[in-house]
Amino acid sequence: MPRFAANLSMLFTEVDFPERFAMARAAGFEGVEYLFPYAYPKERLGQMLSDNQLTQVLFNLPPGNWDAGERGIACLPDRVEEFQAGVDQAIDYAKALGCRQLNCLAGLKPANVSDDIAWQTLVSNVAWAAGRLADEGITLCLEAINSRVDMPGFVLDTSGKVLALIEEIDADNVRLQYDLYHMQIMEGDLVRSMECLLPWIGHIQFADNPGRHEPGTGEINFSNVFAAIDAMGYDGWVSAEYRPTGATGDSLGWFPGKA
Ligand SMILES: O=C(O)[C@@H](O)C(=O)CO
Ligand SMILES: [Mg+2]
Repeated sequence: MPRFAANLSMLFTEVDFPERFAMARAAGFEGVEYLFPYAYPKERLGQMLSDNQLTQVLFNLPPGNWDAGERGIACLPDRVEEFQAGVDQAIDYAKALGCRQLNCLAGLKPANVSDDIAWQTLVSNVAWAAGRLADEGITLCLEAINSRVDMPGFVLDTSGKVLALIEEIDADNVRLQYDLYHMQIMEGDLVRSMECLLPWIGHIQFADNPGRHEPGTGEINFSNVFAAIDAMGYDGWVSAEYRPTGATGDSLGWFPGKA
């Protein structure tokens, strides 16, 4: 089976964030991810990881003002300085937490910015970040996020757009974050797509669709998909990023490491 990780921004939310690490470990996970670490001192997060023998699999670059609806600033021409400062902050946390992959949220395109300017800003920011991360041996992932249900206006909403960006930047440490939930909404044909995209995939996440809940609540055949991920030779992490319909513990029927 794939190497499964737990997304602590969505799983185990029945307890406060610091307590989710122990819950994940008790359930059998060896890796965790979450949206953002920045509200906590890196030393405290490092302690929670080591106390529970957990690997920090991934987190996101600072996204701008998340609570105000921003979903990344990498495509915003008037926020380049802030983007670069965010990359440096993320590197600081990643080094402290031993995290080898960061996700860059491309952002929502403002109405007063042209497609071309947003794209050129994104290319230039990602190229700059890739250079900084390469110096630290860190991979930069770019996630394709659905623009139909969750993030209308998100600049990178298909795997094709992420691939075009990766090709334009041409750096070994820039990879696609393939989230099965978003890709089911936007593209479908999940197994065949992952087989084709495999050389560029750096990280995988999943939830069922519709609803973004645990496997078995929607239309994706997860036992087939997980078997195919193994068969195609993907050896990275596969993170559970879904909202459990009930208690998290009751949603883990898909997880072979369940205690
Ligand atoms: O799929 C998602 O929503 C996340 O992976 C993310 O990082 C941004 O919300
Ligand atoms: Mg995701």
